[in-house]
Amino acid sequence: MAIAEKLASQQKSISVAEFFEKNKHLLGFDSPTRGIITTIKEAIDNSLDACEEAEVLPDIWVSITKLTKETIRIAVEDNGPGIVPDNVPYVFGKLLYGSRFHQIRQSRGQQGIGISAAVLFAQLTTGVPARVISRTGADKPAYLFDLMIRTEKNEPEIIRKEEYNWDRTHGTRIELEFTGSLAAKRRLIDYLKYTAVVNPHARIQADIDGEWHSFERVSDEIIVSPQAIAPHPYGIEFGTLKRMAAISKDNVHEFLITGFSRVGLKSADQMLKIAGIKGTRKAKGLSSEHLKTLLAAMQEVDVPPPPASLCLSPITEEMIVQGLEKEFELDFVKARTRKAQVFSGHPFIVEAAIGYGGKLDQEGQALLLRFANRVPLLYQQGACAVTNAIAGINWRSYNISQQSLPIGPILLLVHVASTNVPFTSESKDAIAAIPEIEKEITLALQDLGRELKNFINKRDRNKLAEDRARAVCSIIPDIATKVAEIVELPPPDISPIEGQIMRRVVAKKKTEDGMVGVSVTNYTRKPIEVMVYSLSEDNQEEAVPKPDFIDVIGSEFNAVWRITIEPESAWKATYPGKGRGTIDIRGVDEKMKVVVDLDGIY
Ligand SMILES: Nc1ncnc2c1ncn2[C@@H]1O[C@H](COP(=O)(O)OP(=O)(O)OP(=O)(O)O)[C@@H](O)[C@H]1O
Repeated sequence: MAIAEKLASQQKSISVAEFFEKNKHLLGFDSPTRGIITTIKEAIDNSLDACEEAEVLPDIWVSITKLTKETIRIAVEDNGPGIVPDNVPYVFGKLLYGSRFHQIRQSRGQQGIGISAAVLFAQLTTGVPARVISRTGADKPAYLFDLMIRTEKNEPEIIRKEEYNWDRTHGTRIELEFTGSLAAKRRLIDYLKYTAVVNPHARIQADIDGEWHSFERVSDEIIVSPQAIAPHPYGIEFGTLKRMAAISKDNVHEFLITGFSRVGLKSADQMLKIAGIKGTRKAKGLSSEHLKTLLAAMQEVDVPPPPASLCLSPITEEMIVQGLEKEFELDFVKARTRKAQVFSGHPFIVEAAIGYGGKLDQEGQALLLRFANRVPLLYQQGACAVTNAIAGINWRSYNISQQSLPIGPILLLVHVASTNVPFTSESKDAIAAIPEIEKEITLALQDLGRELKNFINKRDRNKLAEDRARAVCSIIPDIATKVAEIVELPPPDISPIEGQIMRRVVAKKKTEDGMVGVSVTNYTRKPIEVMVYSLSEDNQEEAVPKPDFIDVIGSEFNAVWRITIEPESAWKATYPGKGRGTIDIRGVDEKMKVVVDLDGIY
């Protein structure tokens, strides 16, 4: 047989499921350990996307159970809008099936592969079908499905479908069984923690083989899903233009205005004039030559950038700071949200934050948190535009040591939000080196680097002043005792003097004739807020009376008072010294030191 005929007998189409079964590393399922993280990531991404689309605050529950030495069951459940029963088999049992691929807007999922690839990976390792429970509303029944993928056809196979008595009124639950281990538990917990940082509106609770991890939401503000926009004339490619024109019913003038974002009457006129095409012609009838001329003309006319405020959803500076403060204890944290920019017609926004000090590792390399469309990127750090940009900054000019990446107790967060994040591969691990994106990352971090430098300088100056003050204070008691001896008087109370020198807050308690007096003096230069916690042991009203000039935050017996004390002045309260209890005084700002000259019991 001639070789061509022999080859012809072997040539046949390959289903996408077969392709990815063989090339699972392309989707982030290279090893069982990584496969488990990728599965959870895909399921949580979908849950967060779906909750945003339904405008509900996400409540996500993750469970990982070790069934045997080698098998693990993963379940992810959400309170999203649910999936209509007819579509459930396709969502989970067919690769390249999804709602986001054709939309130009920021979303975590893009390709319609993620969760079905996890189903494929599970059936490949254990052969156990995926179990899905979903419900779309209180007036609709929930359905339970057991599903597999017919790999050679890339079609779902329904093993079981039945109504299910579910206490949730809406939401989706997916359960998958894998062969694998929990070796990457630490990385998994990090993934959940980082997801919580950039999704401050989400509550994520996880039971990792009996170990409970809870990530509370810090914001009750529902994130509204960004809106889809039309393609921008600057990013469009010839094939797409041809496809759009072929299905258009409009004339070319209307086609340009309705089909593309930011093209108005005037810019459409200009484009047609440059291309030498009459606006009244039907777009559908344009030849390939005409379309090529039109495409070139579209690039020449000034068109404003795509409407980023509609299609992108940045986290915002305030929310990034809150998210970081909740999950990391830091001495300094600042965030920047840059203005929207465009690369190849796709709008994008870079957000960045720097955290410093606290419990961060003092010695090692900076902790790098990379995010794309609010999803943490955990792998391929070295191949990412974010890492490139960070390594390209001269951190020494901000008094930070550097060995390619900065060194020291420093955390760098970078979030790239775009309608089309340019990932280096389908596994969505790293952002490609797009110069426009790298430039924005650099500018955001340089700006924050300057703020960090100011903070470190100020902290060092304060430390020097405090060391000096402490040295002076250490000799004051001796001086006071000596002077008292000389003038033959009792040694004076030196705590106010100490307070003045140290520029601190001093709290004191004194007892006179059965009365208890508490005073807090602010020797700093700024107004300060302090919390006074008064705990009564026997719940007698007299034990903890409420001074009427301050607001009681807690109950009357176990009261918490929040008070503001102006600079160089004092807050005082006197109580009848009956009953037993404790008084504890702390600065509202946890870093503010309150010197408590108080034995605490009255
Ligand atoms: N928990 C869920 N609730 C509601 N809809 C869901 C849920 N999970 C998936 N879907 C729907 O199923 C589709 C396919 O999901 P899948 O994870 O395969 O792809 P994707 O998220 O669109 O893209 P990617 O491959 O980039 O993850 C989604 O586009 C969405 O419409």
